[in-house]
Amino acid sequence: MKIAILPGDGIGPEIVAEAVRVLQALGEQFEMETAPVGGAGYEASGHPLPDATLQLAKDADAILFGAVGDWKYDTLERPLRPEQAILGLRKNLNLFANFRPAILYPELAGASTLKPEVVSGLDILIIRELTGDIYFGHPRGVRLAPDGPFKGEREGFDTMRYAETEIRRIAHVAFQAARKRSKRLTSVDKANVLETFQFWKDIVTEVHQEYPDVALDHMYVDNAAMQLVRAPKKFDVIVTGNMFGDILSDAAAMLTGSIGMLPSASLDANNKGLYEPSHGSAPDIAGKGIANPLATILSAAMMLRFSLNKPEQADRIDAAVKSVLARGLRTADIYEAGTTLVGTRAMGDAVVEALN
Ligand SMILES: NC(=O)c1ccc[n+]([C@@H]2O[C@H](COP(=O)([O-])OP(=O)(O)OC[C@H]3O[C@@H](n4cnc5c(N)ncnc54)[C@H](O)[C@@H]3O)[C@@H](O)[C@H]2O)c1
Ligand SMILES: CC(C)[C@H](C(=O)O)[C@@H](O)C(=O)O
Ligand SMILES: [Mg+2]
Repeated sequence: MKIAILPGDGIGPEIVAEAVRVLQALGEQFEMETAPVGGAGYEASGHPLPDATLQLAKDADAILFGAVGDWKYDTLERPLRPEQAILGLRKNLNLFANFRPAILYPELAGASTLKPEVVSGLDILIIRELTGDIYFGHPRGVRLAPDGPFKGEREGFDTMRYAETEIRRIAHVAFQAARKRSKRLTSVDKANVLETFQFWKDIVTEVHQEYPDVALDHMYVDNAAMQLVRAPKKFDVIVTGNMFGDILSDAAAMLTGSIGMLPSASLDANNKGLYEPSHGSAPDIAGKGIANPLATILSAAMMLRFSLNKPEQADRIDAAVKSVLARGLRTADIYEAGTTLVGTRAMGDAVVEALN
């Protein structure tokens, strides 16, 4: 089985190194090949997603991705910016279904900025559509306004759009995921204002007819953001579009104690996937050896479960993460008085040691 390893920028190489060590410690014969991506891809070959990196990702059974981006690339023209690498991988590989599970490990109840009673026992799943919406819509750009009160002035614009097929397929993924859990699905939209999301709501409602055993409700995204911090445990599975899912999943990350705890899987229709932490390259802490590698390690566990058909190995990693947290080991982002502060490498070592 071949795994493409794409560490990327900032803390990417530090956290991916720990996930790779955990995978290597499982005793399986994985073939792993590493390639540059993001700013590292740009430095190596002038493009954030070099052809060879894309080819490796296509040929592999699964992809483990770190993070891309650095402020120093923010002045490059958009097609050359590091973020285009992850967007390009998602689009090229048709990874339309993004799973972001927000689970609070009991040991981290005090690490969340929310009261323990609000978050304890939290186990929700955000399913984010990943290859459509305003992220990929055309036309887009900066132009002279053709009409309206600001006619002739420069204006920036993007296009929000969803095709029926795109909504239907993510709705099916979400209903099927809800069916395996508590059979409750919340579709998050902005149907009160946006045509795209009235259409989204209508199609999700139609698809619901095929899943009468799942209870569906609809919620506006502003309310959903509020409910996520007011009473997050009322949710079970959330399905939403690309941009709302980006924002809501970062908010949900803090329910788990830290964005360094939120893994993700981005899947195509055949469960081929790219696995990455939900956070970014964290340039503010890069190179210091203090980043939390657990979201990446937990993403590797999702890879074993969803793409490599090794659920028992995924369980071993999940159990090892639980046990290091139970031992009181914490990186800086989840540190509390009375626990033991460790760096990225020591956290990775502890997970490797705890595998059994
Ligand atoms: N999928 C991706 O590759 C991805 C995702 C998000 C952002 N980005 C990029 O990352 C760069 C930085 O973006 P940002 O600062 O808005 O978001 P970020 O997620 O990189 O960082 C936000 C905050 O969370 C902290 N943080 C993130 N991950 C952490 C970890 N594992 N352990 C401890 N602390 C952690 C950072 O130190 C920072 O204070 C930008 O270039 C952005 O475009 C990339
Ligand atoms: C880096 C960026 C393109 C990306 C996104 O917006 O999807 C990130 O924020 C994420 O959540 O994976
Ligand atoms: Mg994001």
